[in-house]
Parts: sequence; C-alpha cells; structure tokens
Amino acid sequence: MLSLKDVHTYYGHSHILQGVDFSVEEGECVALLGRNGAGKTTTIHTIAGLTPAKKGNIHFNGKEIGAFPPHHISKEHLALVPQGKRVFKSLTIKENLLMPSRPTKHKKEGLKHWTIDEVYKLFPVLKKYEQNMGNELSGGQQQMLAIGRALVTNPIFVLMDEPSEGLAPVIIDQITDIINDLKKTGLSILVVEQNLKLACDVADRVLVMNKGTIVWEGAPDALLRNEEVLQKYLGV
Ligand SMILES: Nc1ncnc2c1ncn2[C@@H]1O[C@H](COP(=O)(O)OP(=O)(O)OP(=O)(O)O)[C@@H](O)[C@H]1O
Repeated sequence: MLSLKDVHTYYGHSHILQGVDFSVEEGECVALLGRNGAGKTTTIHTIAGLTPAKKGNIHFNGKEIGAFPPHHISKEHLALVPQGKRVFKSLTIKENLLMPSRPTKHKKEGLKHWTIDEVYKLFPVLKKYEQNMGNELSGGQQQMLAIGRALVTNPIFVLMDEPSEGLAPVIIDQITDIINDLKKTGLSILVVEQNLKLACDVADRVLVMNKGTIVWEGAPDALLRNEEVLQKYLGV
C-alpha cells in the first residue's frame, strides 16, 4: 500500500534521510522506532508532502505521490496525526472535528465510515466535552481529538507521529488500546514512536531508524529479544 525506495530528504544542506527503504502492506500496522534526531518525523513529513524528498520514490495505493503537495496527498486518503497533537485551541472539540470532516470517497471495501458520532463512540470523553475549547483539554484528550480529526477525513492510511509524547503511562495504555482497535477496522497505520512498549504492543512489524536509514526490521518480539539492536540504536 505504501512503499519508499531510496528516499533522500534535506533541510537546506543537511542530508537527513539518506536512502530510506520500507513498505507497509494493506491493513498492516508498522512502527518506526529510533533515537531523537534519527529522522522519524522527517520520514513522516516526507510521506505527507511537508518536507518533500529530493530523490527517491514514494508509492501509495497505486500512485507515485513523491511530488504531490500535502493537500493532494490528503486527498489520496492518507491522514496525518501530527506530533504535539496540533488541535485548534480556540475552537471547540466539535468545531475541531467538523472542520476536516468529509464523507468516505475511497473505494476500499470493509473500512469503517467515520462520522463525528462514530468518533464520539470511540472517545466518549470528546462527546462529553464537545463544547469545550481545545485549550481546555488534557494532553490525552488532545491526542484523542488529534486522532479523531484524522479519522473524520475517512482515510485508508494513518501516519501517527509519537502519539505517546508527553502522556502519563495510564493514558499511553489507553492510546495503545485505541490503536489496536483502529487496526481491527482495517486501517493501515505507520506509527513513529520513542516508546518501545507502545510500538511493540501495536505493531505487526517494527522498523528501526538510525542516522536517516532503516537499520533493522522485524517482528516486535524479535526486537525485544535483540539486545544488540536495542542497546545500539534505541539506548535500552
Ligand atoms: N526544520 C528543520 N531544519 C533543520 N534541521 C531539522 C529540522 N527539523 C529536524 N531537523 C534535524 O533533522 C534531524 C532529524 O530530525 P527528526 O525530527 O526527523 O528526528 P526524529 O527521529 O523524529 O527525532 P525526535 O524524536 O526528536 O523528533 C535532526 O538532526 C534534526 O535536528
């Protein structure tokens, strides 16, 4: 469904992604792990068109999207849950969900149709506080709203950038359960994480990134047994 081949991305003269190769199959949840500064967010931003690659190919759902601007990429039903949640703090929860909401336009069989009411069923707390402003929400509620904002675009693929960032362990457990519930709806997911436990609890497959390339790939339990990779690239 998504494949990157020899992707190179720069910030000015800084060569950040140095030949990234990986793929995500339809219905698969893949976690991208790595230390601070490894290039995980840059990878997600490159796929979403925010920091376009200078070289390489990005293929998504039958199309080459590497040269697409971000708004075209979102029209391909690829949604981003950004790092730091980025909800609109001066809008209510309901307004935050109404703004990106759009009907299902893709032709994928079996995927759930997300309305605001369906998002409220997944996150009852958002229904409870639907008239509250974004800035009145806790970190966990903001993350739920950020995920809800991606879902109401009715995507076939979701990119999540560090959904556990800044959250208490009990809330991280809730986010883990939510990602596992989303997997069951047939969504394809790429989740960038620093949190090894969350990544291994949700992923079918894990990628480890270091200095702008993928240095290891395998099943979560194989990673958890691989002390060398854990120590060398994740500092565990
Ligand atoms: N806008 C920018 N301009 C210049 N350099 C940047 C910019 N954003 C990120 N970088 C650099 O690119 C490298 C990769 O950053 P990136 O944010 O992709 O890493 P990351 O693996 O997501 O780490 P983190 O978990 O800290 O976000 C880092 O060296 C970072 O300093």
